Amino acid sequence: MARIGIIGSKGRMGQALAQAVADAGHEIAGGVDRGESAGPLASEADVLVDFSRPEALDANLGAARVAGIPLVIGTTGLSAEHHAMIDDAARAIPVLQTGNTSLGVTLLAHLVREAAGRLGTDWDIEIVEMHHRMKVDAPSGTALLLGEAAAAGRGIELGENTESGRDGHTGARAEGAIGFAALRGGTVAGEHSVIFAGNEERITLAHSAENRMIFARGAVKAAHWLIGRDAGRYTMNDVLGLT
Ligand SMILES: NC(=O)C1=CN([C@@H]2O[C@H](COP(=O)(O)OP(=O)(O)OC[C@H]3O[C@@H](n4cnc5c(N)ncnc54)[C@H](OP(=O)(O)O)[C@@H]3O)[C@@H](O)[C@H]2O)C=CC1
Ligand SMILES: O=C(O)C1=N[C@H](C(=O)O)C[C@H](O)C1
Repeated sequence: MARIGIIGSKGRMGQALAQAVADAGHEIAGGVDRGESAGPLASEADVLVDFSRPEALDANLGAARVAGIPLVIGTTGLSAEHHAMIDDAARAIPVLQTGNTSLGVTLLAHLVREAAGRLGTDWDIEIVEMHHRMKVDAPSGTALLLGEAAAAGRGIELGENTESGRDGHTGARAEGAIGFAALRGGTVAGEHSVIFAGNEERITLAHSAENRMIFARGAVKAAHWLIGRDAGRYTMNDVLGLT
């Protein structure tokens, strides 16, 4: 039994997470939201799970470091500076950051990497995602995770090979680019397709989240797994034994 502290506890994921914590027989150490410090919560918890906003990340990492407990970061929309903060904190505590805590997406990323590695650059890669109308960041963290997997398969840097938000007279697609398109509407929990578009044929690898409990259950699994680990930066691959 683990005491799990929830950052972003009143949000959509915070509420799903509370359900998953109870379902798994763990204890909710408490929750914090906008305007509240995670410091006192960290001293009551064995592990913190963050589904909130990127601007809270620095303080959340600090709270986990002071208490000497692990942190699971599910919040998306992170910048390069946020990733540098995570790398720094991971020298002192165990930190797991992922754009998607589900088993299905973690496995999908492996399939994408494999396909991208085997198909030449005459197979264009496009990543299409759709989410509910309230989502504030684009492309989704999952789309970026899948883009990183495709880039790794091809042995290229995603940042140098991205085409995103096309509008107007964009010119032809750059060879080897990885494209992103984001749709928003309704109550969609999360739809991701990775399309490999070749000459006169296409392969589509896709994942559909039917509700948020798949993310919540994965986050609880990750939180429990992280307790007692050495300091370092971990992924869902480590939790699920997929490395
Ligand atoms: N990795 C994964 O598998 C998944 C990741 N996510 C990501 O999780 C995040 C949250 O998603 P969702 O639950 O839908 O969003 P919500 O907006 O429903 O919830 C976010 C919660 O965080 C709170 N919050 C805002 N700022 C802070 C702060 N500085 N400190 C603490 N809490 C704060 C919000 O409070 P207030 O409303 O007052 O602002 C709200 O209660 C997003 O980045 C989303 O992309 C979502 C699903 C799965
Ligand atoms: O905001 C969401 O809802 C989701 N966010 C994550 C993302 O950005 O990929 C994971 C999931 O798709 C739902």
